[in-house]
Amino acid sequence: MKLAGATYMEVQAAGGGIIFTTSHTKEASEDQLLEDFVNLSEQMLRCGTTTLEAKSGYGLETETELKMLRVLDRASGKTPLEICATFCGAHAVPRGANEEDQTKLIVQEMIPKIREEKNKGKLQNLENIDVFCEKGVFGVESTREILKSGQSIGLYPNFHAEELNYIGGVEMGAEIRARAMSHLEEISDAGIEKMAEAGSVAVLLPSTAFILRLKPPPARKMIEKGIEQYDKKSIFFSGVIVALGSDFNPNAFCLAMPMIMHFACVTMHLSMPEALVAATINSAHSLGRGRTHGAIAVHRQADFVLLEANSWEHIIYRIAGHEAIISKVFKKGELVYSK
Ligand SMILES: N=CN[C@@H](CCC(=O)O)C(=O)O
Repeated sequence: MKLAGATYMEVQAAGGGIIFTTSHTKEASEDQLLEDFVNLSEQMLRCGTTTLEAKSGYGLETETELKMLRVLDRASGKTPLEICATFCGAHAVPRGANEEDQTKLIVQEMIPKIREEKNKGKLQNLENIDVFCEKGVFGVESTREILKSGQSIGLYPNFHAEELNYIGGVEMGAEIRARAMSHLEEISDAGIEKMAEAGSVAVLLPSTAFILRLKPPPARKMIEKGIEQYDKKSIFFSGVIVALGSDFNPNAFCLAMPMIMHFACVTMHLSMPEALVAATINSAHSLGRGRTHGAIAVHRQADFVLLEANSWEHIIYRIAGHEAIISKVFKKGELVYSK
């Protein structure tokens, strides 16, 4: 349907997309999901990823959402990758429910249950909360309510905003000091300003914009906001912190960050150094790890890749050719992959 021109929401309305994945996730056992997750994360590792953020969001009811979060928790230790989990019970409104009911279910049942589990010492890698803040899914006020409820139990907002339509999600996210917002294809100029002021990280997802044939988000405007302010001699001169994500999901099946950096350079006009910074230290910052991960320096984790190439730019330049040049991957100084 997508290739024939159907929009993301049309696919979902026809029973595909998140709704389809949710029904299969419900049927799958926890062990089966864990095995799949570990296999997929091994593939990411071979592409040079050492830390990943992964979401629930294909349960949409309490037990399956918790099952997904338990899978992510159990996966820590089963793979060398560091996993930072995100609760996304507000990924879609299931058939037969409405936005109001689903918001109530999340705030009154799912989040208290998560708090209970965390108090028992479980779900230790769960750090963030996400909402698909979008026209026809969760509006700005429901999103605010869900994110604030997550914040009240110590989760950091890191949510989908202005992907398909502008609805003012970014302005709200900046108000509640969201740690990160993703997608942002339809962000407004005012939203860019607010994100820069709030220090919220923009997580851009080039494979998703590509596969859905969306116009790319205004990455240059985000980055150059800081330069413009600096030139005006403004006291405050930060641009938006731009990070990159693979957004691996059934809609955009891409596990390779080198490919994502390539797309970001071509479709979003990032320079190669900007793409590298976005995929490493800025991505680390979007997960609260900006001081410990994402760069090679004293007092940081030694997470890095060794390349067999004439210059580092080849990791971006060679379209889908990264497997030939990533010769070793290290996590916390230990060799975790060798070609
Ligand atoms: N836009 C909503 N959520 C996901 C896609 C999930 C899916 O289609 O399975 C995203 O971040 O791209």
